[in-house]
Amino acid sequence: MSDASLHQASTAQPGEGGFGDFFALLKPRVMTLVVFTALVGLLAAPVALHPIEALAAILFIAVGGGAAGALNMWWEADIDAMMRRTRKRPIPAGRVTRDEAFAFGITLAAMSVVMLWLATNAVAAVILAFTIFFYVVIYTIGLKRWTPQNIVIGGAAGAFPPMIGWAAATGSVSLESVLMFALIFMWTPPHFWALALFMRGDYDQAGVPMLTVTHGRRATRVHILVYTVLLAALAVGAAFTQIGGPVYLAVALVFNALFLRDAVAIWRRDERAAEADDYRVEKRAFRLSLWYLFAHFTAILAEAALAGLGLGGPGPGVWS
Ligand code: HEM
Ligand SMILES: CC(C)=CCC/C(C)=C/CC/C(C)=C/COP(=O)(O)OP(=O)(O)O
Repeated sequence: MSDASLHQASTAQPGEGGFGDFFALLKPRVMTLVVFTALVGLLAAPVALHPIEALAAILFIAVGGGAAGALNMWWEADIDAMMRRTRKRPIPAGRVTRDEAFAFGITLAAMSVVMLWLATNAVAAVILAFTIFFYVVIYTIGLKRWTPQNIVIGGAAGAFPPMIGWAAATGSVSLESVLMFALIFMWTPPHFWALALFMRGDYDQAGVPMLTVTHGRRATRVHILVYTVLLAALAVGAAFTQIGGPVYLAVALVFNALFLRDAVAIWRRDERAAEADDYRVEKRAFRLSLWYLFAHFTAILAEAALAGLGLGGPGPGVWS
């Protein structure tokens, strides 16, 4: 689609969008990992919810996350229209109006919080509400267009879901859920900056002050390495806490070694070499980041299951 036709198409008429367009507003692919980490938080908690309650909790967390995605797209329609990766989204493509996206997002957001409260408890609902607020108001509206620290601070939004899951089961916040939060918080910058490197001019064109734009691509490569080292220390160190154990340790050692290998490779490359092989290493690191988080949270779940069976796992009493 040419820029001219895209601009023309962006004047959508209300009621044009179909089910698929509204579903796309929920950012379903990104939300899979959000929902998975919330599920692990919920299942790893020492209090078992009734399966129907657990299902409801996960559904409402997913709806809340999706609502936040829709509100993000409502606010960012102008940026999305300028970037190759995002210009086919429902609003810039002219299939959903901004007003529709706002109404859809705000309704789902309110509904998800109220329903999570009714299905579980106030603590979980308040953290969900805060997470939506953080992603939409603090990150999307407040930080993203103004500071290259947007990802580092804004990443906190994506780190809350396991805490919501844990709170849904226990009604409280605990060291375990804070550790899960910390893991995602430290993981987000390398996850995103790897992508920013191979998206090349996208953020430049849209005027978004990502690190690649404000401090350059070499600085971004250094930042990826520094954050990956910090992440590895945290992730491996967590093996010796309540969420860890031997299974988790094995997974953490393997995935952190792989992620560090990629971070070092990214750091060593100059732009010409990266461009020559179409950012193969950066793309590999981004894909690995998704498996990395999935593997760590699967291991946390495995440790909780083993502890439940009395076979080891979390808790200094068993593991140390
Ligand atoms: C501020 C924090 C974050 C930023 C800026 C960010 C950015 C991005 C971007 C731009 C993409 C490409 C998505 C697309 O084009 O649709 C992506 C992909 C993805 N992100 Fe993140 N991300 C963040 C945090 C997270 C978190 C916390 C999770 C999950 C726990 C996550 C999970 C994913 C997944 C699963 C994909 C792959 C989606 C696909 O298959 O295309 N991200 N991320
Ligand atoms: C439960 C709940 C409310 C969860 C929210 C989870 C959350 C904040 C995930 C963040 C992941 C995400 C879509 C980042 C995209 O950044 P971006 O919006 O800058 O990316 P874009 O350029 O693709 O729009």
